[in-house]
Amino acid sequence: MKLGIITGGGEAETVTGFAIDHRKVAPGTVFGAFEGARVNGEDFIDAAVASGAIAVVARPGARVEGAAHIADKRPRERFANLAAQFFAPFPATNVAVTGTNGKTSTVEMTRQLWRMAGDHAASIGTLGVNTDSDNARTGLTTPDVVTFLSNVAGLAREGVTHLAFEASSHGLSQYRTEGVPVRAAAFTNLGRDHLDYHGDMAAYFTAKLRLFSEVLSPEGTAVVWVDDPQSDRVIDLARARGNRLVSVGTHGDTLRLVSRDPTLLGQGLVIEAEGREHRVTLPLIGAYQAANALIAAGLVIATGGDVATTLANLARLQPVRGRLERAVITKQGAPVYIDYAHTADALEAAMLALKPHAAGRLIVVFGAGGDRDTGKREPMGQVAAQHADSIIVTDDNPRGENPAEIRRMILKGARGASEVEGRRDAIAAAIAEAEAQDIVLIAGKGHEQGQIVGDMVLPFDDVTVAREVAS
Ligand SMILES: CC(=O)N[C@H]1[C@@H](OP(=O)(O)OP(=O)(O)OC[C@H]2O[C@@H](n3ccc(=O)[nH]c3=O)[C@H](O)[C@@H]2O)O[C@H](CO)[C@@H](O)[C@@H]1O[C@H](C)C(=O)N[C@@H](C)C(=O)N[C@H](CCC(=O)O)C(=O)O
Ligand SMILES: Nc1ncnc2c1ncn2[C@@H]1O[C@H](COP(=O)(O)OP(=O)(O)OP(=O)(O)O)[C@@H](O)[C@H]1O
Ligand SMILES: N[C@H](CCC[C@H](N)C(=O)O)C(=O)O
Ligand SMILES: [Mg+2]
Repeated sequence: MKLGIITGGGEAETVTGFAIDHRKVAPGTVFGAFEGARVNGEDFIDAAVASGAIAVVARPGARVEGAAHIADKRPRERFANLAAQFFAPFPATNVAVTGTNGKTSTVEMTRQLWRMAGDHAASIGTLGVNTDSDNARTGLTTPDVVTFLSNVAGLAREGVTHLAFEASSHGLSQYRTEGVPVRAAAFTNLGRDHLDYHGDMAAYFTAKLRLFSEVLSPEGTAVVWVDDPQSDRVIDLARARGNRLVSVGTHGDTLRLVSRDPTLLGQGLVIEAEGREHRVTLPLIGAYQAANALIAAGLVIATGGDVATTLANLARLQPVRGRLERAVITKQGAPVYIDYAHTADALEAAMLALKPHAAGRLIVVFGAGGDRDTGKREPMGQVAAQHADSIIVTDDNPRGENPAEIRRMILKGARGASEVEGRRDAIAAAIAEAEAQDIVLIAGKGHEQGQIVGDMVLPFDDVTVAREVAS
């Protein structure tokens, strides 16, 4: 790729790469200098040029000396589109999922359904970059734009033709995925999260809606879970733009969930599609997992999958790591589940999934992440108090905050809860308390392999800890 093509100028220099962190600039790099939440990337322009940057994508007002200034009012978007030209080609079929809860589950299920249909598929999200044979963690749900585009291109080189990725609200507002054409985009639901970053619910929702107003290809399809109170906004947007609509849910037109009957290890679903009823046994429990599975089916159908085959394949879905994952059965006979619920809505969904399976009590252990939306803590406490029979409030990832203060904010909502400092001790207390007919839910960290305390990441895995303390 020649710089002349990028700047429209005469003298063409060869571009060797793209970077948004000045420490990753090498000779020939195009540097993206963006105003961030923590620091201003424009402060590193001189350092980037000193390291060999040949062009800087930045606001028109930014000062660039010694390199071409590619000025744009939306520098992140411009940078992503240029970088996409450099990294392309990408897989032919890309779909994106947004929503407060269910993104990871949905992209993972979409990947599985494509694979069952014989396609070479991958997913990118909270669980990292996943293919049939490989997993690589990126540390973020939607990786930074350079990591994302280079990974997507790498997948294409490996022969991946179908990619499902998570579009987090941070990712959308920072243009982390721009430049990869999106054939179908899904909306799962909207609940409270990340208001530390977005400020209020309106701004948070607007960030998510950008997936439908700008990122989804004009000829692409919107896949919408219609049972969410906010889904009409997404549908209106899709209609206004002329996108095709795949509506899914108990009032869905494309995939209508007619009934859902919990069984011991899963649930029987009746789904109406193309004018006939399809019966499937989904090997996963909980209404929320049925919702995600149907949205995934919607994405596969939206990108050319056969309806009957796709729905039949739901019966072969494998569980998603850390989402209602059964870690162990205690000596007393109580199953212990790990779930990634870290919002009030998710905690409610996880408890409602388990309740029909508990002849005895539902015991819940959870905390909340530090340096994240503080306003979700009390509602998480309230929803636990509403549905659980016994609550232990403990620590999640405290990060830079005082864990006792985080617990106090949750406990304000969780009347009658007990408090146990230290996640291992809390899990041990819950397991010790559980009797034969009870169920234990350990929520908030799911698949995570570490606990972030201050600047340190201490090894911690809820599944392993539950097994250790139960033995
Ligand atoms: C709040 C947030 O989204 N932060 C991310 C974001 O920061 P930002 O653009 O605001 O960056 P900043 O740190 O203020 O720096 C501004 C710019 O200067 C650059 N810089 C900075 C320092 C330096 O020495 N040199 C330099 O060039 C940075 O690369 C950046 O481009 O860009 C950084 C570089 O890509 C990310 O590492 C960083 O993620 C932090 C670590 C993070 O914790 N993010 C979380 C909140 C996040 O993104 N979560 C979402 C949602 C999770 C979910 O619900 O699923 C996710 O998608 O993972
Ligand atoms: N469709 C849904 N409706 C309500 N709650 C859900 C739904 N899907 C998942 N959840 C809850 O949210 C948790 C996280 O699910 P998942 O990881 O799929 O979501 P996510 O949107 O990727 O989350 P993150 O924002 O961390 O990336 C689950 O463990 C479950 O408790
Ligand atoms: N992607 C989410 C994950 C939260 C997981 C929870 N364990 C926490 O640390 O808050 C976030 O970064 O807010
Ligand atoms: Mg996720």
